[in-house]
Amino acid sequence: MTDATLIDGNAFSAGLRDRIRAQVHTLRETRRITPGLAVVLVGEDPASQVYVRSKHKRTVETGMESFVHTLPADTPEDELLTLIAGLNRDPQVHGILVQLPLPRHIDAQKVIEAIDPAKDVDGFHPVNVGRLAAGGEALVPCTPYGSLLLLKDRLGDLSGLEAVVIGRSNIVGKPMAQLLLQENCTVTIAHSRTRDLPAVVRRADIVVAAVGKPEMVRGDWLKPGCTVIDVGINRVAKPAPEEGTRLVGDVAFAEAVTVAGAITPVPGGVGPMTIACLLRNTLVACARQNRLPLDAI
Ligand SMILES: Nc1nc(=O)c2c([nH]1)NC[C@@H]1CN(c3ccc(C(=O)N[C@@H](CCC(=O)O)C(=O)O)cc3)C=[N+]21
Repeated sequence: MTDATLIDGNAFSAGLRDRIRAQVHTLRETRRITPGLAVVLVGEDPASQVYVRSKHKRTVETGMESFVHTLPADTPEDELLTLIAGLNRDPQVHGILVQLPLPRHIDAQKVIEAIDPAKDVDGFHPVNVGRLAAGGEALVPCTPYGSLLLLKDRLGDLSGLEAVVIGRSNIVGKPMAQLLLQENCTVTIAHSRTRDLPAVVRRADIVVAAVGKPEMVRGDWLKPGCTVIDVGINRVAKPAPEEGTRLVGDVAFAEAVTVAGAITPVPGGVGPMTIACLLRNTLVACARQNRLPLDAI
């Protein structure tokens, strides 16, 4: 059998960013409005710094305003809440993202709930979680939304397909399941207590792996021809005698590629889609805040 098709998240996200850039341009020319994204980073986690830099770069490239707030690791919670209150009021800021994880002395849920739901471009506020579940005008979490765009591009109509989401986080697993349900998939959410996970995964036409365990999903768990979305980004040591680290997903790629019909690589799969969808959410939030219609993007 031939190897799986690689789902190119770099290429797809570049196209999405082009469409967003064109709409940002139109907004500026016709309405004198520039969408603005505020990103708040607390502490010096090197991985978070890399993500925040690349979000800033992509935001500016798309013609939007980027406001990056870097706070020391020992910032008191109330100071962070005061900053968010200011961003909520700032008419130049249409989207607010507080980079997670936060230092332990800060209650992340309290911080998420302090963000104006209309500016919550991560889609983590309970109002947006509820609207997604009930089918309203939600801002949808970026990684699941980006994953869904890749699935629809590959498969078209998802109705009736068996989807297994591995992982039940608020950030990926739960919203991913909601989106697949909205697309009329038969959805199973599997997790650490699931009995006989390989047997559950073997039923799936669509497998979304979002557990954070390097190469956990093996090739022989997959139904031949299925579509695999690998959300994991795990930095692991290279095999000896090589030195340094490499990125691997939650799926054993070399095995899976011989069984699946299509699969996202890591890197170059879901990761770049996450950032493109963040820009999309910022544009959507800006349009809604200004009561402007938006072409489908
Ligand atoms: N409030 C909040 N919202 C987030 O969306 C959020 C967050 N906190 N905390 C951290 C995670 C992680 N995240 C990624 C975004 C892009 C890539 C990405 O573009 N990855 C590339 C490059 C990876 C690399 O080379 O390091 C790829 O997969 O090809 C990865 C990870 C967003 N996060």
